[in-house]
Amino acid sequence: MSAAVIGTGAVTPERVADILDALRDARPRVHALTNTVVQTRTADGLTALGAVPSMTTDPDEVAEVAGAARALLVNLGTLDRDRRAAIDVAVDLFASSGRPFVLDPVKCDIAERRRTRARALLARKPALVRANADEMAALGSFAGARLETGRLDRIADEARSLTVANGHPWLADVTGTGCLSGAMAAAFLAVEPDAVAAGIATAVTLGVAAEIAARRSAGPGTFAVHLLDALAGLGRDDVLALARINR
Ligand SMILES: Nc1ncnc2c1ncn2[C@@H]1O[C@H](COP(=O)(O)OP(=O)(O)O)[C@@H](O)[C@H]1O
Ligand SMILES: Cc1ncsc1CCOP(=O)(O)O
Ligand SMILES: [Mg+2]
Repeated sequence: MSAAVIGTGAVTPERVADILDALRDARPRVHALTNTVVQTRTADGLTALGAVPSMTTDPDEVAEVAGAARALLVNLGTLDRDRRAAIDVAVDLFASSGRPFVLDPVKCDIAERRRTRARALLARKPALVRANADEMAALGSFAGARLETGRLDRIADEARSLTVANGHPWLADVTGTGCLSGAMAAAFLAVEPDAVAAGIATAVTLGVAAEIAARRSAGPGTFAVHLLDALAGLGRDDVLALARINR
């Protein structure tokens, strides 16, 4: 499989392996403002990858807790009043300090208030937007980097457009793997300023871990458990052997 050389740098499997090593060395804290459905999967997934999650959505303490995190996830699922308030506080902090946040505009294709809020958040310049194809289409055009997940993951900015072909259909049968990918992207952005490289690292590591997990699994239930094991055990050699990054 060919590695891509476009724009500001080659995002090769070696580079992905280096970014994964950097994450494990740094163990960055990532604040994940995410929906009630996927919180445990997100926290466990971040921990298995090598990051340290924090997750409070209390508007009264989010400034203190998120304030010292190195990256932020803003996921618009189960968007209740507290979550909306916490998002405003945390995004102000991150935008004013130049730290990266990832926007995951969950179901903005079917909920108008989320679409409006997602577009307002795009104006705050997220480092990366993670969404499925329907959500990405509903956002319309915007500047900056994107990770569109699906059977093929598509990572792009104004200068580069790549696909990652790793993964397994069971990923789509386990609730919250898409939401986890947004959190993983935030973790990679804590150590990698190139958002396209961070997006590719996300798609490759989740996809390769899924391929390894699927070999050990009987169906989506056991797969969900093995996915955590595979993320925790993922090494450079797995990335170098299995990454499928294409232009
Ligand atoms: N048919 C598929 N084959 C392999 N991987 C898939 C498939 N569909 C989705 N994925 C993977 O599942 C994860 C969640 O993506 P997706 O289903 O697009 O998110 P969402 O839950 O937000 O719709 C991603 O890692 C993506 O690559
Ligand atoms: C990730 C996910 N998958 C099914 S529900 C859900 C959480 C978001 O819930 P909603 O968008 O319906 O508030
Ligand atoms: Mg995939």
